[in-house]
Amino acid sequence: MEIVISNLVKNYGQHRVLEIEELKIARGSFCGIMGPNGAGKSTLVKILGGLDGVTSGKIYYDGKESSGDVYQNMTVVFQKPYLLRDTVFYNIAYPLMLRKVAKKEIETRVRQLAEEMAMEDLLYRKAWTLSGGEAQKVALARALVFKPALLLLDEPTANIDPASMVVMESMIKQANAKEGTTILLVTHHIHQAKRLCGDIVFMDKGKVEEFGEMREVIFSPRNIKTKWFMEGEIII
Ligand SMILES: Nc1ncnc2c1ncn2[C@@H]1O[C@H](COP(=O)(O)OP(=O)(O)OP(=O)(O)O)[C@@H](O)[C@H]1O
Repeated sequence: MEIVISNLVKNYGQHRVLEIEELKIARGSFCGIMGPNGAGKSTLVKILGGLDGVTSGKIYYDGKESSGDVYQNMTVVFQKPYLLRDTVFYNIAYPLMLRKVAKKEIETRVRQLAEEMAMEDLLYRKAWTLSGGEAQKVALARALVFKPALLLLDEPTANIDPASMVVMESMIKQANAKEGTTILLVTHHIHQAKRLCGDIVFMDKGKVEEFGEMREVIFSPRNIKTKWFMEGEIII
């Protein structure tokens, strides 16, 4: 799904937290959103996901303004996921149930995804008994199961152990490469951005300071000067 942001402003009371004149995310891209605490990354993700409103400005998804149809085709995964008070199976199946997918097909898709994500043993656990990392895996499975056109990820692997991180990153990568899902990933980890992202939006104080191919952003004069991506000098 292509996203075009035009003259977006978001204020919380007197506080302006976002001001983005123009930003275009191409369909099928895998774009990292990086920048200091309080830069407005999560606010942007919430607005794009329809979970918060704008003060002014427009967002176009594949050329259309937001509508029920558009929101049906996207999903947001947060660092602290909100799971339904039911089993893990039910949580993962839920988006398919909403979309009236046949019961048998739901069963097949949930089991297959659980197997790919090495979480079959969690399927009949109650969601509220899961650890933080397990809950994040379930939230990602619930997002991937309906093959969204747009996947918004806000630090989705923050509490994840290294083995699960490999699985989750590979699933996310696969959604982008095989299904053509457009992905926006908020991350503080340059190593993760390097593994996954083609482009980076670098935000600061509510504005997009840089946008482009990952290497260009990391090695931009501004970021070298501020040593923002110092870690990047080692790994690239
Ligand atoms: N509901 C709210 N009411 C008032 N201010 C808010 C609200 N949500 C966020 N803010 C403010 O908006 C600014 C941007 O917050 P946001 O969470 O988008 O930043 P972020 O870049 O995601 O930060 P972090 O890296 O710490 O997660 C911050 O100054 C924050 O305090």
